[in-house]
Amino acid sequence: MIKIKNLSKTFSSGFIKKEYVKAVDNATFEIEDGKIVSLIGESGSGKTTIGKLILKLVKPTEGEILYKDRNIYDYNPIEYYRNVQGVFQDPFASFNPIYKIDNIFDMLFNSLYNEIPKSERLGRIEKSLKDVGLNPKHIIGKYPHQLSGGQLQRLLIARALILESKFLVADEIISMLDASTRVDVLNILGDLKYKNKMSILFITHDLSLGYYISDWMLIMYRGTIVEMGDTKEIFSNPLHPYTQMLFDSVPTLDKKWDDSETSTETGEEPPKTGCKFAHRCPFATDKCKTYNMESYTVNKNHQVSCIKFANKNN
Ligand SMILES: Nc1ncnc2c1ncn2[C@@H]1O[C@H](COP(=O)(O)OP(=O)(O)OP(=O)(O)O)[C@@H](O)[C@H]1O
Repeated sequence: MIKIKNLSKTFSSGFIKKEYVKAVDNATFEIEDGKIVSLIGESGSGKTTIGKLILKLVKPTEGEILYKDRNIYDYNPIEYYRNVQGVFQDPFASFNPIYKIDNIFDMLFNSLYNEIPKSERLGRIEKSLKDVGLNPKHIIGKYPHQLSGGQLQRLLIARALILESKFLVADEIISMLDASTRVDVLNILGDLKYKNKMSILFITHDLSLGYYISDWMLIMYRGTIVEMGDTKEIFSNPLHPYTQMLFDSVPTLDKKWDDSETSTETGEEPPKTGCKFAHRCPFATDKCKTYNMESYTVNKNHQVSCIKFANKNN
């Protein structure tokens, strides 16, 4: 459904002394129909930028994104946004507070499905609200500030259902919700996959959420996808030293912090050439200084960008 090919995005800032950040660096991956793919990495690794690139909120510096085998910039905006929608971390910031929910949905129809007559709109809104576990009577006629974060997040998902979207970018959508509401919203995503055959890019920094919901995983470090594969395969056999570090750093219920615990983030800039993770990697060797982070196939369900795996199956 979505194909990302050699995608890069460099941001520049500053007037006199320009600074450049390569937020996404040569990413290549696919999201198949009806699959949930989680994109996992620490803060600043480029996850949101990938989501924004897919949603055409920022333009690629290099590479391309195909939706149904057509470059996303070849679609007109109405056609594209009927099919591809996004839900973001802060549901309060996603709604205009001066409009009631029904006005907000009406404006959505006006901009993306104007041909649907007013008489049919309410029925479509009510069905979508029920599909995300909301009672239309408790929602219609309310302002966004009269609803909880969990209700607003469900409303944003309902938006995609109203449009009958086929692809959803879900960017940290449950990080502001309490634990039980989180599971409810995750289960709604699972339902969308099964009942509506929706494909979802689920962006998170939390490995356990990625495991719970996704079929496939992308692990991102400083703009590069360092490992990807079937979720169960990655969990049973994480290969990249960064992925292994992520697994080791998940706090568990039976573990308490003690003073032997230290942060693995050194704050140092990564090396200018070679592997970006080398300065944090316990296995780094001289060869890592010249490695260009190409991806190696471990098996059909697993790829890794680490020189340790060069020539193993290639
Ligand atoms: N508009 C922008 N202008 C300049 N730099 C930007 C811009 N947007 C993002 N960046 C930089 O790009 C890098 C990746 O940012 P991004 O928001 O994609 O990371 P992230 O993995 O989603 O982080 P988080 O989990 O904290 O949201 C960061 O270094 C960020 O500072």
